[in-house]
Order: sequence, then C-alpha cells, then structure tokens
Amino acid sequence: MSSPTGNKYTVLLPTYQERDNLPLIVWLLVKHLGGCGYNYEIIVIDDNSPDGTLEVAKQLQEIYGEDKIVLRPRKAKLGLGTAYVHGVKHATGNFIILMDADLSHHPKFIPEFIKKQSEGNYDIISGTRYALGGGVYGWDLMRKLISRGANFLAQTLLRPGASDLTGSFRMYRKDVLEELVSRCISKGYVFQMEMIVRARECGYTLGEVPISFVDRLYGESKLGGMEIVSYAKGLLYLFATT
Ligand SMILES: Nc1nc2c(ncn2[C@@H]2O[C@H](COP(=O)(O)OP(=O)(O)O[C@H]3O[C@H](CO)[C@@H](O)[C@H](O)[C@@H]3O)[C@@H](O)[C@H]2O)c(=O)[nH]1
Ligand SMILES: [Mg+2]
Repeated sequence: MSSPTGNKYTVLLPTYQERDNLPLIVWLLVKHLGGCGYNYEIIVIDDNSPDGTLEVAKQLQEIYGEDKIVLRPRKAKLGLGTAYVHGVKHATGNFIILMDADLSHHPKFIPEFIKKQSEGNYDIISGTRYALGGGVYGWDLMRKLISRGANFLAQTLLRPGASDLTGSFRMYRKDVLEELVSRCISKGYVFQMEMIVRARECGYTLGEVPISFVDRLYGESKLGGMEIVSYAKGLLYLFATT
C-alpha cells in the first residue's frame, strides 16, 4: 500500500524498563499508522533494561515483521537524548517521530501531526500540553509544578516561541533532526528544550498540535533529582550562550 502522503515515517521508541508498555504502544502505532495506510517503521532503542524489554521487542518483531519493528539496542543506560541520536542514524524514513514508550504519548495524535505538517509544510511539529486545548492527566501536584516551572523558566529566559518546551512528542524532517542533534550538547531531559532553541536559531518552521499527556500506568518515571539539577544547569547554559 502506498503512503497517502508519499512520505515514510520512522518512530523512535527509547525504552528503559518498559516490558509491560511496549506491546500496547506498538499495537497502537501499527493501528494508527499502518491502519491509515502510512509507510512507517518503529525503531526500539533499549538500553539493556533488566526487566527483559528487549526480549519482548524481539517477540513483537516476529509478530509485525523486521521491516516494521527494528531493534537498535545499546549496552547500558546512556540517557534519553543520546538514544534519539543513536536511533536516527538507523532511520530510513524522511520524517522522524520522537515519543515515549510508556503510553503517555498516544499514537492517535500522529495522523494529526502529519496533517498539520502537510498543511503548513513545517520542518517540525511539536505536540503541546500547554496551549490550544492540550493537557496533562494523572500527575500529582508536585510533578505538575516541576513541569510548569521548567516550562515557565525556559519561556522567560529563552523566549523560543513554542508553548511546550520540555515535551518530547514531536515530528521532525529527518535532515532537520540530524542538523539539530549535531548542534545540541545536552544529554538528559534538557535535550527537548535545546532542540527547539536550536531550531529557532536555524530558522526552521514549527507547527503545534494539542496533545493530552497521560501519566504512565506501568513502571516508573526516570525523572529524578539528578535530572532536575542537570535541567537547571542546561537551561542556564543555554541562557548564557544563545
Ligand atoms: N533507551 C533509553 N530510554 C530511556 C532512558 N530514560 C528514559 N527512557 C525512555 O524514555 C521515555 C520517557 O521516560 P520517562 O521516564 O517515562 O519520562 P517522564 O518522566 O514521563 O518524562 C516525560 O515528560 C517530560 C516532560 O514533562 C519529558 O521531558 C520527557 O522527555 C518525557 O517525555 C520512556 O519510553 C523511557 O523508557 C534511557 O536512559 N535510555
Ligand atoms: Mg513517562
């Protein structure tokens, strides 16, 4: 079946301890991308999860095929930012979708990203929780404050012209993503924000699509105190240098 847009979409799924979530997220991706006739592949980047995520991914590969599920594991937990860098090296699509594997980002929004992209011929489409009717569900007050605070600080210091700077559900043209990752120095959670700041520097166009972010059911977030400290350091660095 030829893709309705003539494009190929590569979904990068970084996983660390996502054994219970992976079958469902993959099934939903197949449903919303394959079911709509899009040409796609899913690249799973597992960082040697002790819970056996990679073994689950291998079973999924047998079910859906090696052309649809591509495995690019790494030997150790090396961080979310570098997982994307690693994944994009193996991508064969001309558009790349970055998303979490824990069902916080629902694949039903991807056809909306694709529609928005073709309407404005944008270089980047960013899912937004903080404008246009997007939202967050299931987080406690503390986590909401951390996210809002991180966004507010970044908006105030960097003024990058996007409503959700720390979210990671986005679609990029492949060459744009490659250019941006080569310019980014962050390795942890601050990576998402730096990508938008660099995109603005390079003059790339950005469209936004409202998304609802639902907190994970299975497993735990990897966002801890260390990540918050490194986020603050990264933000100050960007403030001082851009
Ligand atoms: N391969 C790999 N994957 C990782 C690593 N750390 C996290 N992941 C994967 O990256 C995704 C996001 O990790 P979570 O631990 O679920 O992040 P979160 O706390 O829910 O944070 C989300 O929201 C933040 C903003 O509100 C985002 O900044 C963040 O990117 C993510 O979308 C999941 O699929 C998780 O398995 C890592 O070191 N290596
Ligand atoms: Mg999560």
